[in-house]
Amino acid sequence: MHSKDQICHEDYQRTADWLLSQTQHRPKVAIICGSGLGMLADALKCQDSFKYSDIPGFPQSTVKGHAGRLVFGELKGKTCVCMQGRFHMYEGHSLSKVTFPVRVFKLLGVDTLIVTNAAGSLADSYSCGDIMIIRDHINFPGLAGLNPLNGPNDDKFGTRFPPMSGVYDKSLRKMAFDICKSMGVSQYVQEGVYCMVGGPNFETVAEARLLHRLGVDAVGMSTAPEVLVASHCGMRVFGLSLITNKVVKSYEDNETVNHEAVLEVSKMRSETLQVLVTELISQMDINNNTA
Ligand SMILES: O=P(O)(O)O[C@@H]1C[C@H](O)[C@@H](CO)O1
Ligand SMILES: Nc1nc2[nH]cnc2c(=O)[nH]1
Repeated sequence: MHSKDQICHEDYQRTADWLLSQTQHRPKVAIICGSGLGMLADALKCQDSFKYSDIPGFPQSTVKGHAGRLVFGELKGKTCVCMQGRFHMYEGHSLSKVTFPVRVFKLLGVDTLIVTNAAGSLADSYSCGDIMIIRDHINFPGLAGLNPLNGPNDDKFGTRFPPMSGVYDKSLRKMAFDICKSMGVSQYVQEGVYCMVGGPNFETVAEARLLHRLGVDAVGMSTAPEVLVASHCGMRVFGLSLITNKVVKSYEDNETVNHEAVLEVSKMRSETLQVLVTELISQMDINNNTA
C-alpha cells in the first residue's frame, strides 16, 4: 500500500488470492446488499462465508443492517459472491476503500455486479415499498470531484476516461421487468434515476426540492462509486433501489425519516427481492459458471 488512501494492484490481488485459497467457489456474479437487504445472501446454497474482519485488506462495516460478511454460494446452479453489508463514504472510508471489494471481485473472475440499496423517493408517483430498477444515476460526490477513480489510473483494470452512458445494462433491466411481470409484482416496480449524496444526514426540504427538480427519482448514500469502479473494469451492472421512505418535500409535512424505518421497510420486501434477484441470475447469460 502506498499511502493511507492509495491501494495498489497487489493489494487487491493479495485479498483475491486469499479468498481463492479459502473457497472452491469461483463466482461470475457479485451482489452488494443495501441497508437491511442482507437476506439476499440467505438464498445462496453451499455457502462459504467470511467475516470482513477475517479477510486480509477488507474494510469493516459499521452501519446497522450491514452484517459485514462475504458469502459465496450457488443460486440456481450459478456461483455468486454476496456482500452482506457495504461501505459508505460517510463512515469515514476513502472511496478506494468503499470500492475495494469490487476490484477484488474482478480478480476473482466476476463479470456482473448487482447492486442494491435503500433509498428515499422524490418521484411523486412512487410509494414506500416500491422497487426501482435503476436506469441511471447522478453521482453528486463524483460531480464535486470525489471519485473512486481519482489518482493514477490502473490500466490493468480499465481506461483513464471510462464512458458512463448506458452503465446500467439495458438487457438486464428488461429481463428484470419481465420477471416482475411474471411474479405479478409490476404494480410496485418502477424504473428511474438514483442519486447519490454523501450523507449521513437525510435531506433538508430545500435539498429535496432541488433533487426533485433535477429529475432524481430516488436518493441514497451509496452505489454510484461501486458502479463506477465495476464499469471501469468492464463489468456488466444491474441495480435495484428499494424505496423505504418518501423524502419530505414540503414544509407542511411533519414526517421525518430515520434509519430504523428504512430497515423496517427493507424487511417487508425482502422475499420479493430475493425471488427477483435469484430469477434474474438464473436467467442471465453467464459464460461459465463453474470457473
Ligand atoms: O447501503 P444503502 O445505500 O442501502 O444505505 C442507505 C443509505 C444509508 O446508508 C442508510 C440510511 O438509512 O440506508
Ligand atoms: N439520502 C437518503 N438516503 C436514504 N436512504 C434511505 N432513505 C433515504 C433518504 O431519504 N435519503
